[in-house]
Amino acid sequence: MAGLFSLGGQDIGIDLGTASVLIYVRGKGIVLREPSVIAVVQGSKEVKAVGAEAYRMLGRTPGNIVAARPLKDGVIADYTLTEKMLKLFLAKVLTGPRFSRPQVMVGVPSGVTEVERRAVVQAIVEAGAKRAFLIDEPLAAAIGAGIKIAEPTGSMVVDIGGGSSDIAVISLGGIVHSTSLRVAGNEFDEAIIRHIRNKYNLLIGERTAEDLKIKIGAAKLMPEDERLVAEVRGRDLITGLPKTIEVADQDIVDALQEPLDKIVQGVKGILETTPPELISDIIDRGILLSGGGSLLKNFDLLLQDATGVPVVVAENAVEAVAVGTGKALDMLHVLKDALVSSDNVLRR
Ligand SMILES: Nc1ncnc2c1ncn2[C@@H]1O[C@H](COP(=O)(O)OP(=O)(O)OP(=O)(O)O)[C@@H](O)[C@H]1O
Repeated sequence: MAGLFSLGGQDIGIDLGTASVLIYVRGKGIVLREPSVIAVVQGSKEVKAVGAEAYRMLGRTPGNIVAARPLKDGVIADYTLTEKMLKLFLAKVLTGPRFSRPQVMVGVPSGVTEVERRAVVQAIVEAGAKRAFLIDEPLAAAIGAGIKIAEPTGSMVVDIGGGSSDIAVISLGGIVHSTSLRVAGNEFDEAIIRHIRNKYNLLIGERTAEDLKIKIGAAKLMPEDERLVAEVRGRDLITGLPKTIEVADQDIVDALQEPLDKIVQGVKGILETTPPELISDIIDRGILLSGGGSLLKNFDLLLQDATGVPVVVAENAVEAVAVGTGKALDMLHVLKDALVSSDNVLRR
């Protein structure tokens, strides 16, 4: 905790994600981007590594050390480990003498419960913040992508992270209508593992599946797309021995059909129940995609075809939530009804 409260009380925004944590400091931009992984000694919970170093240990630790993701589906699965991880990340960005504690704005999926929200606020305050605020991820993504959220004009944001996909219609500084699906990048990886197992009798790991998704994956294939293949290594489920096979982009498209359809149905469901005036604005402005999962090739085209509404991927898709959390600290007056604050949550 030493050196935690510095930078002249500089306020910070955090995208506390299932896959990664991004920290934004006003005037400096994104200062930290690390996988949300922590490695601890079993039993004592003594921290061995955090972030990128702990990520390299996933699936490779000796018996007495566990490398774990303390967040699952965008919410806290292990409170103690989340708090330890946050403290270490905050200590990395806030160095120097201890004199003024920061205000911290954290982006959370719009579907998290009261109890989960309280747990995040508590963890941030325990980690050294003077005040903690929570903002729904799609609202933060919209601010981070440069949408003027305070106007009486409707915007639709679909934020696809690792653990959750948040779909929201925003107007006048708040969320008019939203849903949060626990189907996103991680579920895409699991669908790839299942598909390769069923089709090729080959068991592959999560990191291999993620690699395939990023290198040769797509939501659909267009005639102009170059056809891609990749070599993958895994365990042959029949012989039990290591095996290398070649997988094609079409395999990944097939594998992703089911989880992608769930997201498309989620977007359609929100559009079907959005008031007509706002629908008209959304058609004018297009649906904004953000989050690492939205970088899946041709996902924008798939969603556009399915809804008939133009779709744009935010230029800063991966950073939009983190940037938005930082900027939201300058917009407390506009956002007051949309935020959860530690002043309220911890008093109860
Ligand atoms: N080029 C890419 N193509 C497809 N998927 C990608 C690409 N780059 C990153 N991803 C996926 O994006 C996901 C992580 O996105 P992001 O960092 O926005 O999530 P997060 O904020 O940590 O998660 P959440 O908001 O659900 O808590 C991972 O599943 C990762 O595999």
